Amino acid sequence: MLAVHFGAGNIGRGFIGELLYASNYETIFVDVNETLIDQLNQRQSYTVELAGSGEKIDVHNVSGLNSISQKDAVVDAIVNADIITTAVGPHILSAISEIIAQGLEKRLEQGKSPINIIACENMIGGSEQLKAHILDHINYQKDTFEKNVGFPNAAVDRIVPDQNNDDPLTVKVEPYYEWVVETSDIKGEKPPVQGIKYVDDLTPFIERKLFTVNTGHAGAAYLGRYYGHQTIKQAMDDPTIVGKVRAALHESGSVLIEKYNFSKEEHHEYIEKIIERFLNPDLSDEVTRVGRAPKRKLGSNDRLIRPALEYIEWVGKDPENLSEIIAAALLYKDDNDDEASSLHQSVKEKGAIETLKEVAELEDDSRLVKAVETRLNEMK
Ligand SMILES: NC(=O)c1ccc[n+]([C@@H]2O[C@H](COP(=O)([O-])OP(=O)(O)OC[C@H]3O[C@@H](n4cnc5c(N)ncnc54)[C@H](O)[C@@H]3O)[C@@H](O)[C@H]2O)c1
Ligand SMILES: O=P(O)(O)OC[C@@H](O)[C@@H](O)[C@H](O)[C@H](O)CO
Repeated sequence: MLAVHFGAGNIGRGFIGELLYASNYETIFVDVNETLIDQLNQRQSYTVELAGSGEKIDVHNVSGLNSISQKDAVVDAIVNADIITTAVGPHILSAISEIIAQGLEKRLEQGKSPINIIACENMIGGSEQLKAHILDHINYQKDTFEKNVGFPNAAVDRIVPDQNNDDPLTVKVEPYYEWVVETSDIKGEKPPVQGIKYVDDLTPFIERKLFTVNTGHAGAAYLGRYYGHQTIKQAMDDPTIVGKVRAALHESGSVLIEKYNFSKEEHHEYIEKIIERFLNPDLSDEVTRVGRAPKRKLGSNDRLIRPALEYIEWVGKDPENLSEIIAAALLYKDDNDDEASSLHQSVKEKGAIETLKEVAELEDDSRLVKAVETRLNEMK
């Protein structure tokens, strides 16, 4: 079986690639990073190392293609693929959509069997969004496309920090992982990937993951930066920060428990397990990786604003801790991150509150805007 995976980065090699190999797929990684592509082609294997135990898993049957300079080969790979996956980042989905559309059209013309495309990105409705971008480039009969190409949404969870190894392909990951895929939009057979948990409705799973793991992570990163820490572990070792992150997760958690009828006890255990994962002494994860792209993270449907708004709606109180994390996100600086630089520039020119309203699409009279303003006044 052949898998075409877009994005040979941390989660691509450290999670998706490992499970595809374990499930007997040959994987072609499509990327733009020439070093990674050359190394994959020369060695056709790489190593995943589990933090803590040091266990090494060798992943074989891999190769690389460049999505810009090897377009024809990427199209052919898509024609012959049994599954397509992505882990490129939400902002890159539109950039890879045209080439995927070309490959899919060629498949449809040749009458190939149905295929599923799974976007493994930290966002709600990632595969659906990729589908919308791809449809912009599809000229072939839309009904044939609909019948033969599935875009099941997914939630993926494994902490894979930026790597600092001598070997550019080796990737050190936490042992924990979860990959949940929604069955409703699958075309043909469910892809036989070991480790995927198939569910009828992804909503509770993606919201639980994004509004706990990623909300807490963002809290550790933005408060961590505000209090002068370098890594997530250092931030979470700071009693002030861990207390605020836990309290924020109880805010987002109270909505999740209510909305999805989760057991309170189990959800509180889930929160504690996640805090433990952030404190993993065997992983070094920079606050700049976890805090990357702060404008995306301040989006209306993302890990901070959405749970804060829902807390106001469901609980009827100000989300004090989520508001403080949002305030810290507005004060976040990283000159090496384009979104962070543009956010900082906007805060300098228009002020933090105007910037928040614009980035998070909030109205002047929003209760959340007022709550964040109160926290900002305390923090400056
Ligand atoms: N790292 C994690 O802990 C983790 C966990 C769960 C989900 N995710 C999600 O996975 C996605 C990728 O994150 P990551 O941490 O692996 O990032 P990353 O930067 O390590 O990997 C992204 C890869 O995409 C490649 N890329 C960029 N533009 C491309 C293009 N036009 N065509 C093909 N490849 C291109 C980059 O060169 C890079 O190798 C994100 O959506 C992230 O939220 C990450
Ligand atoms: O990938 P992002 O930028 O959406 O978020 C940064 C981290 O929170 C994220 O990559 C986590 O490590 C991951 O979601 C854990 O499963």
